Amino acid sequence: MRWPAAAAGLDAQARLRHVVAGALRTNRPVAVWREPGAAEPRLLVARSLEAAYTGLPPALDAQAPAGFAFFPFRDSDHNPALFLPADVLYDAAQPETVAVSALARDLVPALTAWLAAPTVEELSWHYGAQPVPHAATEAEYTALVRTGVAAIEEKEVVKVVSSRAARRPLPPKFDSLAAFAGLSQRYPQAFVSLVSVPGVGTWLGATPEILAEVTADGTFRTMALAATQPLTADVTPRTAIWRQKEIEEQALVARYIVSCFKQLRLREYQETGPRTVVAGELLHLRTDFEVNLQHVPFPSLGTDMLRLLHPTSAVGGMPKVAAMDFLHKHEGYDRAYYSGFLGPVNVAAPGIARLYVNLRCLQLRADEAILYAGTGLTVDSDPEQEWQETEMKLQTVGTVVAAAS
Ligand SMILES: C=C(O[C@H]1C=CC=C(C(=O)O)[C@@H]1O)C(=O)O
Repeated sequence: MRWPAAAAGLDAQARLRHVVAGALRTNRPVAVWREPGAAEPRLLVARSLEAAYTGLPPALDAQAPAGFAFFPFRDSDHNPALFLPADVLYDAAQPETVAVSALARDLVPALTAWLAAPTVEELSWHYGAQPVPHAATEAEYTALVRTGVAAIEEKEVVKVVSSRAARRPLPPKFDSLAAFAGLSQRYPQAFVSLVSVPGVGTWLGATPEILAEVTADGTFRTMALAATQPLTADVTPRTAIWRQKEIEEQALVARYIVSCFKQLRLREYQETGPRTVVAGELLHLRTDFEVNLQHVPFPSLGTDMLRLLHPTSAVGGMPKVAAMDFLHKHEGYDRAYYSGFLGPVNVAAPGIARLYVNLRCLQLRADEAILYAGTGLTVDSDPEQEWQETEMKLQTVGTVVAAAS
């Protein structure tokens, strides 16, 4: 449908804000995202929380429903795995129209009235029903790292990715959509997202990590991203030097992806790297994997890989089950949607899916933000350095709440 004449004075951003305001006001789930390299964000509204599909990871094929996946690190009643149907879609690159799905036709009269109504300043974001997670002190986090290193020494796990939450007060008059725009501008190569779901909460992030992508030309992509150092004036991707620990840490993630291909008996994949890449103010090591879906007899490769990959050893560890058990026992807080995955499926067009690992993110509460970061541990990990690394990672989204700290 076209925007009514009454909205003629509103630019693309103001229109996006107005649709978000309407969705929040009527207690509907919304997702706003900006894809790497794209100039403009898109917005999806689901007609209701009850209409969201829950449970199994989404199918990455052209016939599957269009929507936005929002999956936790670990499924639970508190943190449902959600697939928000694409009932109302708005693309700021095409600000003249709003698309409404056949299943949401009933919404058209109220939506038409809302689009013509005056804009409102206040947005009533959805807040999580769960208590604020425990924020580890430096002493607690370094103790967790020591426990992780001991578990590696005792061969309980080969690698484990420990993490923590940190609380930051929100600056006065904090505006989540302005923060989203700020992250989009600061990190043009990140997948920037703002997701708000009744009872579940509001999450903002700028992640560098693709979990599973299927493109219009029939290519499947994933990546092994791990190892971290700061990007400085002296250290750039060309000159970065990596220690043995970091090379091994990243190689384990790459090996894990290869083992997933092997489980599916797929041999025709292209592997590029590892190379040093920039993610905001950080450098990582990355290996890219690509499969030409037209050349392999695996029509459901994207779906199968997604189910095998999550959670990857870049956020859980290896072996997967032992690492997840370790985290459940020792991490001491609920990661919720941090290190889960999120992204659009069949929204830009049928057959196009882009799912990202939910890293460099924060959860918004009424007057504070909960930030999350983790670090891959190996036998050589130094607890103090791992704490410092989480501090650096917290900075990525920490910049949007920095005014109050
Ligand atoms: C777990 C996180 O990052 C992962 C991705 C890249 C590098 C990582 C690392 O160096 O430990 C982590 O595996 C996080 O940002 O919270």
